[in-house]
Amino acid sequence: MTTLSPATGTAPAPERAPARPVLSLRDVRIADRAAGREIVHGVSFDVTSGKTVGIVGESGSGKTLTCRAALGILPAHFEVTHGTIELDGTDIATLTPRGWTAVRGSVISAVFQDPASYLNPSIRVGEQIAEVLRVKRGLGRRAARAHALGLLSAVRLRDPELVRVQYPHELSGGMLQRVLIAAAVAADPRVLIADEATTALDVTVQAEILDLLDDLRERTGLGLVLVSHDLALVAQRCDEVLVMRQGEVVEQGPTAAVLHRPRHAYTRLLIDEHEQYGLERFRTPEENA
Ligand SMILES: Nc1ncnc2c1ncn2[C@@H]1O[C@H](COP(=O)(O)OP(=O)(O)OP(=O)(O)O)[C@@H](O)[C@H]1O
Repeated sequence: MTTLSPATGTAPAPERAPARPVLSLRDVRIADRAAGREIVHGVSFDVTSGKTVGIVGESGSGKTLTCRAALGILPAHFEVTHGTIELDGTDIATLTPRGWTAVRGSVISAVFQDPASYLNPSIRVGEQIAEVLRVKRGLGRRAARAHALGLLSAVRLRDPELVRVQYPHELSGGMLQRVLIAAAVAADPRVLIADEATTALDVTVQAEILDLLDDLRERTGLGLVLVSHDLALVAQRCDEVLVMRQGEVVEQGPTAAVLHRPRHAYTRLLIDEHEQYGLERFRTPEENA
């Protein structure tokens, strides 16, 4: 029987088909050709608009290589040897260098740890963002400058007029990461990878930056991939989580399910470690019940 929507008295819209993922990995394997060995042994996940997927795991588990594969920036002797990666429906294996130039920044973008190393130390930060806008969105000089200022204020830098004429060395780590986020979202990407982007920041600044990413996600429908070794961070922010260890995804699913019914000993170990300093703080009340 068709139920009526109480607000309008009309039949409700048919249930929507699931949104097409903005990023989709299927059984992706990555090998180090120089060493002649496989490093990542089959990763699959989907990121849809407005959702956050977390990848958690110990150092060297393959989190960054997985992200770099999606961005088409694997280190020289690494290659995807199996599986598919799709960006907004396009198989990245079909992308030419020119195709990648069009896609990077405007479909997929990323921020990493150590933001200073991604900025030119001798160019004012506002100019660097304006440059992204000129190249990626074809804006003229004046429009790019104005838009850069808007982006600096959108990432909640307190005095964007001042920040835009400053050089990277004049900004704190948290401010630099905000500048990097402004540059990363300048061309309106569909998906943003934040790979340990807040690891080097103190806890308060870390939370502010993650709130900022959440806010962007909610306002713009950005899909997010949060890479972290910090399970508490992932528990708090992500809809779905992948737990990686030595190149394997040992556990994957909705965050609450993974936290409450961990099936793998390694996930249980991560949870136990965090419980020592209060993972329950990050669980919603019903999850704690
Ligand atoms: N450029 C590189 N050259 C040689 N080996 C590399 C390179 N990048 C990664 N590796 C190796 O590949 C494996 C996976 O590395 P990856 O950086 O993906 O791990 P990760 O889970 O992101 O770790 P971390 O949390 O420390 O960043 C590791 O054994 C690492 O040593």
